[in-house]
Amino acid sequence: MHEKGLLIVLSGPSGVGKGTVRKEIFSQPDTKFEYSISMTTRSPREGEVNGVDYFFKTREEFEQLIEQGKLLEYAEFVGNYYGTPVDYVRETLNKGRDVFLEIEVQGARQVREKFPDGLFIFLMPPSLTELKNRIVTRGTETEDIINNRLNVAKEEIEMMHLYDYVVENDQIDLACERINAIVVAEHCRRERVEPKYLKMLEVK
Ligand SMILES: Nc1ncnc2c1ncn2[C@@H]1O[C@H](COP(=O)(O)OP(=O)(O)OP(=O)(O)O)[C@@H](O)[C@H]1O
Ligand SMILES: Nc1nc2c(ncn2[C@@H]2O[C@H](COP(=O)(O)O)[C@@H](O)[C@H]2O)c(=O)[nH]1
Repeated sequence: MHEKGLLIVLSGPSGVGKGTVRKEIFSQPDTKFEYSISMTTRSPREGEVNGVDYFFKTREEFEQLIEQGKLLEYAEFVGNYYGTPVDYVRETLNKGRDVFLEIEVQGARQVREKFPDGLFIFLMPPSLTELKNRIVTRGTETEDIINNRLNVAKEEIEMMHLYDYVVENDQIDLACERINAIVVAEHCRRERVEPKYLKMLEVK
């Protein structure tokens, strides 16, 4: 029987770079986490692939998933539903694998209630000006939606105290290194590896 894996939750305001950082972490060959692909009612952006970026659903399909208890958490974010498939998360954790969720703040709060031992990381932009610059430069949303997302962003940033760690995404590679280091440190702390090393000091 494997030990249960660690549930890692990455949140942060829209445009901070969660997706970019997550993709960079998962492009590294030594990454051992499993990414949980979310469900959403949002329309695919150019280049997004069903079953890779998201499982794209109609509102009716999504509401059925809610009724059937198939979601670990879900939230309505700027007009669309987003949610995490519960079976995938539980099965993967039970195999002893770490699962990585990239979700917004309301969903992260629900996960915290169900998985108080999860590892909750909040990604911060260097400034609000830079946040706006990133979401505008991405060019995937209309001006109205960008403004809505930026308004929600301020409320989300106020919630950062609910997280175990706050990581600044000033540079993508540094943000990835910080997140990887946090996960390694949390594994050591939780598995209490130090007794193994302290044994080296025991006098024979
Ligand atoms: N460290 C960084 N420095 C400069 N630009 C960045 C950095 N990280 C991400 N970006 C850019 O910022 C934009 C937003 O990034 P991304 O889509 O990953 O954000 P997100 O947090 O996943 O947003 P959303 O929550 O809206 O999905 C992208 O154009 C990305 O290339
Ligand atoms: N509560 C959840 N939030 C999720 C999930 N998957 C993604 N997200 C977050 O939604 C916003 C908007 O995403 P976008 O792709 O439309 O830009 C962003 O903060 C995502 O992290 C989920 O399963 N549950």
